[in-house]
Amino acid sequence: MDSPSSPCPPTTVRRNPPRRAKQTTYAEALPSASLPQDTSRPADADNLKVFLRIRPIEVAPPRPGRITPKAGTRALAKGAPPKMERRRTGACLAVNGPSSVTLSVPSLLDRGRAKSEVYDGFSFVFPPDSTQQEIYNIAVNPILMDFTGGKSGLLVALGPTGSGKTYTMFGCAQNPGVVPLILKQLFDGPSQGDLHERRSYYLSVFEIHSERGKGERILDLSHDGVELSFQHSTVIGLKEVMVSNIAEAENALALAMLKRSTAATSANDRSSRSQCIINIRKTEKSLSDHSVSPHSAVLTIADLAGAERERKTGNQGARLLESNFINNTSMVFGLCLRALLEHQRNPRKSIEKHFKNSLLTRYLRDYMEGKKRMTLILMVKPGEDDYADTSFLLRQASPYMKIKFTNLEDMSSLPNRKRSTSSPIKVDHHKRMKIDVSKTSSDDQGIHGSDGNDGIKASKKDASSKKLQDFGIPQSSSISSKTVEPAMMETPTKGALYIELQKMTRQEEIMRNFSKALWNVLKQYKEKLMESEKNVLSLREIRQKDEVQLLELKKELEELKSHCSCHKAPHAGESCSAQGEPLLDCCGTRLATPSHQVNSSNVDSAFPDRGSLKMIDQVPENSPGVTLVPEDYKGPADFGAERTLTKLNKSDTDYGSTISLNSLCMVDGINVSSSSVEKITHLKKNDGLIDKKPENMPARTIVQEDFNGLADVGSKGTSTKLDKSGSCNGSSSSLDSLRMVDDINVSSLSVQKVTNLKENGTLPESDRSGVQHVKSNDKYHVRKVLKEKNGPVSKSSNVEKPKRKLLPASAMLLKELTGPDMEAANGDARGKIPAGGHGISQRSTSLFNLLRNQS
Ligand SMILES: Nc1ncnc2c1ncn2[C@@H]1O[C@H](COP(=O)(O)OP(=O)(O)OP(=O)(O)O)[C@@H](O)[C@H]1O
Repeated sequence: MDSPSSPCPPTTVRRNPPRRAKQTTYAEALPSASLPQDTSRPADADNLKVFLRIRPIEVAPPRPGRITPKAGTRALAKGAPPKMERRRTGACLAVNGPSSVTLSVPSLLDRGRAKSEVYDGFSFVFPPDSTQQEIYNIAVNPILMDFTGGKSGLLVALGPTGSGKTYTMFGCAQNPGVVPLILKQLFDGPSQGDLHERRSYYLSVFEIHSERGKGERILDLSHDGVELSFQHSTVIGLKEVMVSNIAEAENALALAMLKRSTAATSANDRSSRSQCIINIRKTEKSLSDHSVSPHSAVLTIADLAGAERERKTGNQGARLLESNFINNTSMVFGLCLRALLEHQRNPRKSIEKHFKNSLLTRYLRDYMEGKKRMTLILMVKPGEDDYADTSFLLRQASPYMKIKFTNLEDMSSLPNRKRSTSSPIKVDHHKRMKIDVSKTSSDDQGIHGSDGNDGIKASKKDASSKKLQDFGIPQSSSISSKTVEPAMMETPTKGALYIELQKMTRQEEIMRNFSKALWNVLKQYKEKLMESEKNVLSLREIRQKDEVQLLELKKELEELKSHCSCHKAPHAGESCSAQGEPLLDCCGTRLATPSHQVNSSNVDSAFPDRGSLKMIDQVPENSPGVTLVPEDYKGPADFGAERTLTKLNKSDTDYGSTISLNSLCMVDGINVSSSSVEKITHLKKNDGLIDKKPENMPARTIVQEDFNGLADVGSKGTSTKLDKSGSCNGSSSSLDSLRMVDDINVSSLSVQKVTNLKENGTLPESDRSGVQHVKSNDKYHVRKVLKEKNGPVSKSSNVEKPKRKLLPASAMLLKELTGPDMEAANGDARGKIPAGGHGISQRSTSLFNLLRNQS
């Protein structure tokens, strides 16, 4: 007998058999909204609250047997659990009870073996037909009560995209969400304190998002909010809007929602692209006793962007990059919660490393560490198409409800870095000060952040914020970083410290500006110094050049001085030095050279029969006269104004003694130079000097008898030719070999030349060289004479260039003596001396006689 076959129950795979959900009726589970809040919590009251809300399935043609949300609601009212037939509804998720659901694998994926997973342990499971009010009553109201009691709390909506997070949090006009209901409760709800108490709250809304895969950014969603910065779990510069009634609060909230980043995707036509965080901070002021009750407890509501599957959403480009950011944030958030659980199981496991991976977890760090109460509302879609998302979320979140808040901070006693919950302090309203943090920065802002600039970058205020935090002064996102009322100060000591801090900051600013100014001044000084150094260097160079020039000039001067005869020859008429060095007149003109010496050979030729001669020519006083000195004489012989050095043979006697004519080498510097007039007395054989130098005759010239030309190198130059038989002017004409030639006759000026010329008019080589070396002012005339005799003189000759001529006194005297007659005579006597001694003036004659007498 076959028993009737009973239908085979579907295979259920329980992944968490020990946590099998307890079957409870929704009537038992649903708390009455009218019931007073039960402050006494059950044993697991300190565990993390995890609620699950199942969104209604997409609008679709109703299938047979599908339980509409309305029917479900009725079933709830009757106390029976809703029956969700997966096959008929196309849902993969069934509610087992107030805290349990069953997730079934869609038949399309696994027709053969229908598997199911039971997830229980939720604080409450809201079926698809749950209302917003029910959500508020069951999930939100407890945390709101904590908030009004001075404890901060966090409410987070988690779930895949399109699961109804935003809907749950904000709702719509017909079905306002959790936040509007909270605000309504805060302003319109029954007061827990004084009837005269006026309520005011600060509302701030911001979002964390990422554009095109770039870094996370924080944007203030208030009226004129801008991008914010983040530091030390604190959003810097977040503006709080004080709302005193429900209308203001709703307006501010609506404005924020309008600014929030949303975009249409294939999963949601109004998909949130950012993590939205709303902070409500309570500040109650009692008007009765002018005391301020600073409640810095903050209720934080986070509407996270839902995780997205690329294959499902089909996002591309910017949307895809946003998806990455959203998924990453959701993943980090879940990791932190699991890490917290692990940490609670094994305290050695660190939870630190997970927070830093996203701004959201960094901002919610206190909650992530279990220091503050937190409530999670998981949103899921029950459709078969959403199986993967739902399964993933349930698996991830199933352990969350085991998290315990064992180390909760007593918010009323502990100073909080971000939210101050200190005991009330009395503050005089009339003395209430606005402590403007912006004084430490650059911008100003109104007390409630409603006016002024709020674009303050954290970089400008990091230091101040850090200092404030160090002092325990709140700088959290819930407190405007621009203005803080003293009422917010936890203790008067902190207020004083804050004022002190302000002073220090101001002084620091002043010192910084001063140092900047000083730096600029020093910079300018340095530039000027550099310039001055350059000038000094250039001046030094100029000075060195000047010194070099000065040295050159000195050298030149010394050279000139050394060439100046004034120093060498005290007497203007001195003609030759002992060493044969040329003597110069005061203008540097060489007066005589050894070349002017009469060669002994010439003398020999002139005096073939001379024998020994007597020095008959005593140098008279004041006479330029003839000087006879021994041949080996080497030192200068100063014989007065116009002394002459003459070389004598060794055998010759000293000056004034009889000397041999052979060795006589008579050179009168004065004669051969330009200055003096020298006369050479006519000597006869063995008779010595036969012609005595007349008185006042400055000089004499020895010429050969056959002298037929004169190298007169006077200034005007006169060449005179003496005939063999020609007589010398004023002298005996019967001389055989020598004649006395008076310079005065043959030269127009004082310079007289002794030149040995041969009869044929050519100059012997020796003599010619002597002529060439004649240092004369009248080189021109020497050349001319030579030219007449021998043709043109080559330029390469050793004739020195003429130097400046300064006539010595003797020459001047002679000039004076000769006078214009002589000049005229010289001018005419270019060629030969006319016979009969033309041009000899009476004065010269008398002078000649005078010299002769002296001799
Ligand atoms: N409980 C509900 N009752 C009726 N409609 C709902 C419910 N939950 C969600 N919806 C609708 O579903 C759509 C998507 O909802 P919502 O935008 O809130 O999803 P979400 O989770 O915020 O998505 P995302 O993460 O992409 O922002 C909306 O049109 C919303 O009206």
